[in-house]
Amino acid sequence: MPSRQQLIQQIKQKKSFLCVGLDTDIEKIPRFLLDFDDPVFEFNRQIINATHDLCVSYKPNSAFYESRGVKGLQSLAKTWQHLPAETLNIIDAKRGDLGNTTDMYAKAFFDQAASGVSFDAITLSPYMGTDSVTPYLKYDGKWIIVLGLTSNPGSKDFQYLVNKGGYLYEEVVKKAVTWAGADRIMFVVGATKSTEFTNIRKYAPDNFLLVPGVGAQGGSLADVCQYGMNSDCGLIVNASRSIIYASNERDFADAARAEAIKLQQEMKVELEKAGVI
Ligand SMILES: O=C(O)c1cc(=O)[nH]c(=O)n1[C@@H]1O[C@H](COP(=O)(O)O)[C@@H](O)[C@H]1O
Repeated sequence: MPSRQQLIQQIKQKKSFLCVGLDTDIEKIPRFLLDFDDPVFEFNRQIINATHDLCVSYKPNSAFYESRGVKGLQSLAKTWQHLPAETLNIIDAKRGDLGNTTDMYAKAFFDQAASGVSFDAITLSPYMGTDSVTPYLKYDGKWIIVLGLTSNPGSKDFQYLVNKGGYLYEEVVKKAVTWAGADRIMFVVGATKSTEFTNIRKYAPDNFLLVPGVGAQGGSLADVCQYGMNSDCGLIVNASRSIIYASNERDFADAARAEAIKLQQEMKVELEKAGVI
């Protein structure tokens, strides 16, 4: 489980701040994998083996596993076991519920003895407030990643409501930074919102931002870096479909690696430009 310093160290060493999203859909993976006992795990295993030197994080999206019931949870547990120790291994669960229920979600994703998995970080919806978030912080060293400003069109419905002269998403970030230090809390900010990064940085100058939305959703890496990067990098940029489904044939892992290299090369240039490396 990387600490903030270890994460920064890894970014400098790999010259990358890439997170590979494991949004593994059994309908989309190459057909030949269906001959394996656990096709989803086999797909993830090959993707991880092909990309781990190019990325600093992996993010399985829980929905893709939960949707397959017990089998899906088994694939998720096996995938977790195969993830490298040095990468920040995020479960994208977008949970948010009140205290005692949150204790159960925390066990489900952070407590290996209870559930068989122990991710390093979890994505959370802040809508239910402080007591829906803080129980996760009882787990030493684990990270929480709070939805700040999301990448989807529906983000306009609530996140841009004006409240006390600022947007609701700004209030979320202002409040959430009081829950923990920049060594325990990150924010999700969609790559499709690049100019808003300046705003977020006013309230969260040091926090890492998890940025989905490059690749399939059309966000620009250069814009994200221009407005969101800080002196430690401060960004983890996720790409899921554009990497993992780069090919639907037997060469899928090589094709994923080629896409990851393209992003890593762009990231290296941005890190050099900002003086991080
Ligand atoms: O929390 C997230 O990761 C997330 C937040 C957000 O605002 N937008 C967003 O796309 N995501 C997730 O990031 C991933 C993006 O996948 P691709 O669009 O295929 O790269 C999916 O797992 C989404 O659920």
